[in-house]
This record gives sequence, structure tokens and C-alpha cells, in this order.
Amino acid sequence: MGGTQQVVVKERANNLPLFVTKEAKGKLAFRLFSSSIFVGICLIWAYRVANIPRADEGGRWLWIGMLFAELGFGFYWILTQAIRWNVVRYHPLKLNLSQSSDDKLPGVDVFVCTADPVVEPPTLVINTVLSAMSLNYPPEKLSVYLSDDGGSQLTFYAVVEAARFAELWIPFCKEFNIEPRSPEAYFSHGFDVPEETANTQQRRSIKEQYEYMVKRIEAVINKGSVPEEVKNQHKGFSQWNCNVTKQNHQPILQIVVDGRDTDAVDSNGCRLPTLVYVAREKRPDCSHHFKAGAVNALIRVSSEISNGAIILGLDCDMYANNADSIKEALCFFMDGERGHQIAYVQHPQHFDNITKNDLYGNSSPVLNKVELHGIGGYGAALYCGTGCFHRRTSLCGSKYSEAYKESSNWGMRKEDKRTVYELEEASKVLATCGYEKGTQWGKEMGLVYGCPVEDVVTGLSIQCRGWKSVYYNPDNIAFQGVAPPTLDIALVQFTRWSDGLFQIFLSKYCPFIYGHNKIKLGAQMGYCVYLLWAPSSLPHLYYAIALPFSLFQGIPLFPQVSSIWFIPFAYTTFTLTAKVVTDDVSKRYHREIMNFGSTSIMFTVISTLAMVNLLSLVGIVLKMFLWGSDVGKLMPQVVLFGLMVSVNAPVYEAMFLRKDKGRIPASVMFKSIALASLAFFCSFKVDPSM
Ligand SMILES: O=c1ccn([C@@H]2O[C@H](COP(=O)(O)OP(=O)(O)O[C@H]3O[C@H](CO)[C@@H](O)[C@H](O)[C@H]3O)[C@@H](O)[C@H]2O)c(=O)[nH]1
Ligand SMILES: [Mn+2]
Repeated sequence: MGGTQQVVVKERANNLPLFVTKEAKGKLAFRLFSSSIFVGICLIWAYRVANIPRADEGGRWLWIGMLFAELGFGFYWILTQAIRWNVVRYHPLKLNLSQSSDDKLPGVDVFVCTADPVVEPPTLVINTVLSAMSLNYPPEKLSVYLSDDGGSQLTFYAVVEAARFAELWIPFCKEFNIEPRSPEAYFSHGFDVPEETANTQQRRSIKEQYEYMVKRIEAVINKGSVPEEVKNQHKGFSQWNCNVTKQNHQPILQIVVDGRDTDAVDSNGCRLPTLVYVAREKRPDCSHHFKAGAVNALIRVSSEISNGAIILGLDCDMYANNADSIKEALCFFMDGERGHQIAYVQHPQHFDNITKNDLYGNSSPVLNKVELHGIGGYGAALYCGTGCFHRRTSLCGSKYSEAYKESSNWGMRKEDKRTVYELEEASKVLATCGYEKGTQWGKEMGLVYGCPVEDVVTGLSIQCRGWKSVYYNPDNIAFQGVAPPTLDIALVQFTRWSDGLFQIFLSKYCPFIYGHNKIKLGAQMGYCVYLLWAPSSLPHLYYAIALPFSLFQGIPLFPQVSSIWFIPFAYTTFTLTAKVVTDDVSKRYHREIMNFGSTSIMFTVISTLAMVNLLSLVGIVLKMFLWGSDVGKLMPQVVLFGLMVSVNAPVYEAMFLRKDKGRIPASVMFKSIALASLAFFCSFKVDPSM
């Protein structure tokens, strides 16, 4: 081949597309179906408005309430259509990327956040760290940072142990190409190979080493402090003087593995990735902004040490499952045509502890498999906090510009001649409390402060600076986390999210205002599906309350089955989402039985509603059988009501039948019976005609 020809071939290889976009199947069918539902909704609204009872008729206010509830349902439904209308999927073309050489690849910094050694045990944290260190990527371009908001030397001790174990674990992972890359997940899933191969022997030996390490760490945790002889083995421990507490300490920072060091090698003699432990400064009089503050400190610290152009953020329980996830993400960022527009690539949150029936609805299949693709179709994938690859520049506040297309010299890393000590001291300054004063950190730079769901609002502000984002949900799951295993933890999490998301809607970040002319209308609507998640519960609540009362008082709220007006109602299926339906009666989460067991106010609400339904049911049955009352004209309500009562079955069971510790406590039960009876008999007085 002549010289010119060679150049042409090379150029073409560089210009190969690195990802493709595919539209979801069945788009037309969906759009037709969706339009027909819209017609149904309009008919329901028309029916409600046209049939409002006169002031002298019963049930006027109940009816007007229904009108508002159905307007609410309908508008929310319209918002949800925005994220189903245009579902697209992006597919990376990894083989095309592998045609460009390693030295073109950008540096990648992985951030792992932990906050408390009790709630988030150090062995869990180091499994995430180890899984990140062993990702398939050139080690001299990979750095892992652990942010420890617990400021705990127990966690630091576990990290020191993990660094040593990494020397065995990384070559093992790469030699046998195993997945998942978290040792705990790998060994606990029982990958038993029948015949004695080199792999089995080596696996057994590494498993032993792993278990031995876990034992050592647990012994130290049980003791509550690190023994003197262990402390003497690593200079890092000297940073914990007697004044260090979780809320009050100087910045603590230790480069545990220095990736520049040619002597930092694994058992095969290959270089190790950089590993850094950071506990940013904490002072009682200085707000630390939770995870957002921790991530922003890491952004600065990492810019001093490795300055990777790509940042992967992981919660401490999200281990890497797919070993090639970095290269897949790079396909999006490095695509010659569109890559320069992309600020981040978000993976869904997957959990490895989901039970068969997904008792608390944690796996959110509609969200992960449809909606997030749908909003991603507008180039506006949500940033969900964990499992997300960011471009450093866009995360640090820069505006998008076409000029990025020309200037993508990813591979460069500046030569740094400073000693580890000098580097550590320079980095500590960036992790002090005072550093952010008077700067744009927490506003235009880094993660946005002041909202419990800092991630979503940060993603929105990045998009409003002109960037695009990609949602990517590969079959080979990239990251796996831990879903809340009890109902109250799950509810607290949902409350924090729905509350925080609604705050965004009410703030200056409301997508319709903040995103106006900056992101597409469909994306604005899509954001609002989540931001209005909390108020969207109000129409549900109204249905749950109005239905039993109206039924007991004999007020029809729906057209009779024989009426033509019944058709649109039957078509829209406004039933309550049956997240709690399970007939399993075993005790623990893995045996899939609901765990109430606490006196949380949320359980009082749930059981009071269930009691209102139950009392009405008793009332209706009495009316029918004792007084021979005709419930024919109430048929649609009776059906809906029957569904509602059956959805509540686990609640009745937990109140009256169960004896285990997960039952609804007696105090909650009595409270809810009292409240429900009160509400019930008040309504009884209001309408003496029944
Ligand atoms: O002061 C804090 C508090 C939390 N974290 C870390 O933040 C992560 C998420 O906290 P967690 O308690 O697990 O909350 P989740 O509800 O599971 O988090 C989800 O929701 C958050 C927004 O509410 C996102 O930031 C998370 O990425 C997302 O996984 C964990 O790694 C924590 O260690 C800190 O580093 N510092
Ligand atoms: Mn979590």
C-alpha cells in the first residue's frame, strides 16, 4: 500500500461512527393508542363538567372533587406521553473504538462516595472500589477516589487492605475475564466450575485471601479502632489525631496507590491504577452539602492529581458488573460527529437484591426500560447520581460550544514531577471548608447545592448550558447496587426523592421557565413527570377517600354500565398502582413479606386509608343483605372499590392476622381505626338520608 492510501485508511478508521441511534419499535401503534386514550380523557372531562349535580342534589362537592382529580390525572398523563412518544435507544460500537490506539484514550477518574462506616460497611465500600480498579482500562489512565464523609479510620484501614488485595484481584479478573468485578458479588454468586482447571485453583486461593481480608477488617471494626501495630504499617493513619470526629476534622487525604510509580505493580508486574482516599474538611459551623459537597471536593482534588477528562460517579454500594463499561461510555463521548455534544452518559440504577416479585417496586421497569429512554430521546437524559460518566469540563460549568468538535486531545496528561507528599498537600487545600467561599461551586460549577436530589437539578443545568446527555441501559448491566430491603427505608427514600423533586419544580429551576428555549418542550414535560411525582399522589388520594364514602352514601360518581358514557371510563383504567399486592406470607424480605414493624406516620396514613375502605365494605354488605338496598347503579364504583380493597389485603393482614415483628404495631392499628371511624361517622351524620 502506498503512503497516501495508508493515511486514507487510517483516517477512515478514525471517522467510523462510535454509536448508533435506533428508534423503538411500534411507535405508530403506540401513538394511535395514546391518541385514542386522549380522546377518552377528554370525554371523561366533558362528562364530569356536563353532569355536575345541582346545589340541591346530594354529592355536588364530591363530584367537583372528582372533576379536579380527573383533571389532575389527565394532565399528568399528558406529561407522561412526552417521554413515551419518542423512545430511542443508543448503541455503542465498541469494536470501532478499539481500532484507535490506547494512547488516544482519555484519563478516567472514578469517584466513590461513602458517608458512614456503620450504615455503609467498609467491606461494601471496598468491593465497589475494587470493582472500579479492575475495570478493563489502561491502569495508567485510571484513578479511583474514595470520598469518606464519615472521616473514619476504619474505612481507611479497609482501603489500605483493598489496595493490597487489588494486586491479586486485578490480574485474576483480567486473566479469566470474570464478571462481576466486585469480589463479594463474584464469590457469593457461586460460580462453581466443575473440573479442576487452573482457574478453579487460582479462584479458590483468591477466595481464601479475600475471606481472610474480610475477617481482618471485621475484627478491626468489631474492636472499633485500628490496632497500633497496624497503624505503624501505614503513614496515613497519623492523620487521625484524637480530635478527629465525623463532623469536625481537617482535610485527610492519602494517595494509597500512586499510578505514576513504576514500582506500584500487581502480582503479574502490570501497573496499578491510582487510588486516593479523601475525607474533606468538616467543621460544625460550615455546611457540607452532603453528597454534592463531597463530589465537588473530589472534582477539585482529582483535577490536581490525575485530572481525568471523564469522571465516573458511583455510590459506595454500586459495584461494576460489566468490565467494559468505560469503553462503552467512551464510544459516546469520542464519536467524531456527535460525541463533542455529550456531557454525560447515565446508566440506570440496577439492584442485585431484588426478590422475584420485587416487593417494594424498587426495580422500576417502566422507568428504566421506557421512560428514561424516552426523555433521553430529546438528548436530555436525567442525571441520576450514580452510574453516570461525565465529561469533566461540562460538570465544571463550561458552556457547550461547537469548537469542542475540533479540540479533542483527550490523551494528554501533563507530566507531574511533584512528590506524593507535595501532591497530597496541594490537594488538601482543595478539600478545605473555606475553599468554595465566594466561588461558583455548588451553583454553576460542579453539583448544585440546596436540593436533596442534587443530581437531577445538576443534569438539568448542564443541559441548559447547551449540552446533550445519553441514557444507556445495556443488557450486560454496568453497575449493580443495593435496593432498600424494608418498607420504611424504601418509603423514606421515595419521600426524599418526591419531596426534593417537587422542590425543584417550585424553585427557579422549574424546567418550563429555566429550560425555556434551552431544552426541548418534550424534555421540559418529561422532567415534570418526575418533579410532579409528589402532587400526582393527590388525585390518587382523593379517589381512595371519595370512593368508599360515595359508595356508602349511595352517590353514583360514574356513569351506569348501561350508559354510553361508561366506555371512556372503562378505557382509561384509573386504578391505583398495585405495588403492594403479594400473597406471600413469609417473614423476611427475601421471602417477600411486607415489613411494616415501625410506628412511622406513613404507616398510619396507609392503614387509615385501608380501614376507611374496610369500614365501607362492611357498610355496603350490611346495606345489601340486611336492608336489601340496590347497588346496581353504583356498579362501576363497586368494581373499582373491590380492586382497592384487594390492593389493601397485605395491610389488613399486617394489622389483624400477622404475629411476626413486621406486622403493623398495635398503636398504629388503634390510631387508624379511631381515625377511620371518626371520618366515617362524620360523613354518616352529614347525609342522614342514607
Ligand atoms: O453526606 C453525605 C450523604 C450521602 N453521601 C453518599 O451519597 C450516596 C447516596 O446516598 P444514599 O443514602 O445511598 O441515597 P440513595 O437514596 O440510595 O441515593 C439515590 O438518590 C440520591 C439523590 O437523592 C442520589 O444522589 C444517589 O446517587 C442515588 O443513588 C451514598 O454513596 C452516600 O455515601 C455522601 O457522600 N455524603
Ligand atoms: Mn443508595
